[in-house]
Amino acid sequence: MAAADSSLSDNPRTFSRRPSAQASRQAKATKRKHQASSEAPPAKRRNETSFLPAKKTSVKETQRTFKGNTQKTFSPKKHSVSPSDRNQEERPCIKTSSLFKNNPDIPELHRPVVKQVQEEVFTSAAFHELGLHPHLISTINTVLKMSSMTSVQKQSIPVLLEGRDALVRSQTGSGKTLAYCIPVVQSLQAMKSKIQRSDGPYALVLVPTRELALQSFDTVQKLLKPFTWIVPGVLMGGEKRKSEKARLRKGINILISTPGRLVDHIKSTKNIHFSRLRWLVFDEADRILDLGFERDITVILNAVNAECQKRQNVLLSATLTEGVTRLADISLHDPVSISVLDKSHDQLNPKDKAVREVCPPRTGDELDNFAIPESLEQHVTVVPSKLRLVCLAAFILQKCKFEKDQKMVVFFSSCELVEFHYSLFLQTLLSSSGAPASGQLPSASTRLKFLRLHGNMEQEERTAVFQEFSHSRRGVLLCTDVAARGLDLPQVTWIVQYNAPSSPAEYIHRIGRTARIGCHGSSLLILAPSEAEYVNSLASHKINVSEMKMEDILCVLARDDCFKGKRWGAQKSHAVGPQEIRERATVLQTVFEDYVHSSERRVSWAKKALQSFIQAYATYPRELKHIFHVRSLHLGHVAKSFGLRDAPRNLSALTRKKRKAHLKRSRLWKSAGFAAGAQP
Ligand SMILES: Nc1ncnc2c1ncn2[C@@H]1O[C@H](COP(=O)(O)OP(=O)(O)OP(=O)(O)O)[C@@H](O)[C@H]1O
Repeated sequence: MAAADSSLSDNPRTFSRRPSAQASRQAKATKRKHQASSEAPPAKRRNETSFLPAKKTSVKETQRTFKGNTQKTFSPKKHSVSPSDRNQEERPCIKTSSLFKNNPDIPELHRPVVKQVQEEVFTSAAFHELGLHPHLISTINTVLKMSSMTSVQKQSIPVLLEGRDALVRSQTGSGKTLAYCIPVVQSLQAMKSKIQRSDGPYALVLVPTRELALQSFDTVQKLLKPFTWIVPGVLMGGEKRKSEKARLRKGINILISTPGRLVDHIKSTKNIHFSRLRWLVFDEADRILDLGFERDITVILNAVNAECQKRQNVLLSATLTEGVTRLADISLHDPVSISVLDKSHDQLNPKDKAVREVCPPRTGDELDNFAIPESLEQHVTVVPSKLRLVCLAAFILQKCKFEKDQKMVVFFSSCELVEFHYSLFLQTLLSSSGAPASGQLPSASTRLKFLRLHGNMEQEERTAVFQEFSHSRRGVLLCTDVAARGLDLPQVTWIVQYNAPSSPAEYIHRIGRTARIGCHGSSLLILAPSEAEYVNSLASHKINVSEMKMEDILCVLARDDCFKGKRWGAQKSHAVGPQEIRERATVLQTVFEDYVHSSERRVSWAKKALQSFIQAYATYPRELKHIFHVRSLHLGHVAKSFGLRDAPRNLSALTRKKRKAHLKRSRLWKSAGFAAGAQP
């Protein structure tokens, strides 16, 4: 790594008014090497108003591929400027060329318009129609402040109160938690011999993440307010085993747990038994399998089955996939399949609104099409790799600085990427206390608030962040898929997917963190030109996205004069044209580059983040490899989106090594009987 660093300037103020000898040599060399870039898409468009240069350049920047053979070489750019030095004299020297030239064309999105599957969220039916205990009804009405049922609740609660097993599928944010919690509480409070704490679990709820465990626990706790003799409890990784053991010893009647931690206790805690279990609930059931929990689930089912045969089993998810039906086969007995129908189906079959059928009724095609909240507006933007970081920052500024009360969740593909962008944005987009530090934008808004959530954080901090963002009216949460499932974060207005998800199901769950329970929300998926075909892949699952132009996102820079270039000094912001926007985008990119290049340590930090991005990129499943393949990445361009001025030299070798290790791990997982892609 050290050798590669030598090509990267450590001086944040490296500044070149004339093209260096090296740069002009580079230009000549690259001119000779002009070839079709692997990022270049088949269909292209040229937009007059585009910020990308209208004239097609014949000069190709060099690219190192991950095959290890250098196809082209990439010239270091030496025209950066620190924002603190951004005085009128220096500004003209900011070159926009590095950012806006030699990018692959943005392909025309041939977006097939598909009819999305839709569900009615609310019904007019009231909870008191269900014959629940009056105290339970009043708790729902007064503590939870709910009066009418959602569609999934109206369909599921009576079925579960009848004592049937069920497989429940309804869109994100439609109230599935209460659809199982209400019947569980109703049935347990009604038990003839009153439940004792020391009886141990009567209900076991398995969820894939710790935050979801806490959230479900909170709901159960509220419902149990009038039934104080029933004790809920949560077990999850990251908590102290000893105190969990003590709580198990005292007794937990409704036990909510992540699978891994429960297996730990099954193996090591004497006081855990399931002889009185009446309910087994798998929330986000498909994800539990995705995460490679299959082995854990087997241990749990064996432990439960050994002690109790007769119980109700419930599986829930917004995305009913083959994984769920496989789990259904082993854990459900004669289940009712509940699905909230789409409107067109309702019209054809008005009497049949609630589908109650015996599993397995579905075809593969049906399983692949997921309902999306009607009030969720989905967007996609195609952005050349070099401009990704600037574009993300501009979008965050646009929404969270210039608009009121915006709450945004940004998804990344790894913990390292979350950490990198979190620290970078904190240090560059935020001015914390008056005088900006080197690399900070002085006019950065106090309205901006960044938080981050990922699996490498200490549990205490994870919980604090989750609570803080939940209760906050605004802010930007940078996270991994740890926040994609089940989390009910109120009033989230925007979901941004900076790295595309690895499956349509994950896409659905990520965007499902907004537009919950009939609220309005929007999402933005950021794709590179070589990834534009992903839009078709989404369409094949009946997911419709509309295009947002990159130019429209970057336009926000016109509103912030700290990005102003010299030539435009006297010009009013509202008159800012495309050239000035390009210049401002370059100022912003320069801020990032200056920060990253202000020390060796930061450069190597950015390289690690880049490496993590490439590793994650290499793990897209086979069916998406034609869209997301490391070979189609332009390393030099991608490096820019990490604030690096140059493509690290020995990254490809390192990455090859890591990929080999990953493949080896995959093979091991497969031979251990896990589905492809199931490894954590
Ligand atoms: N009948 C209701 N009336 C009003 N609000 C409700 C009702 N039922 C649930 N909610 C609220 O709707 C929100 C979403 O519910 P919940 O988290 O259970 O959705 P979900 O279907 O499990 O979503 P996901 O698939 O993302 O896990 C919660 O804030 C919940 O309090």
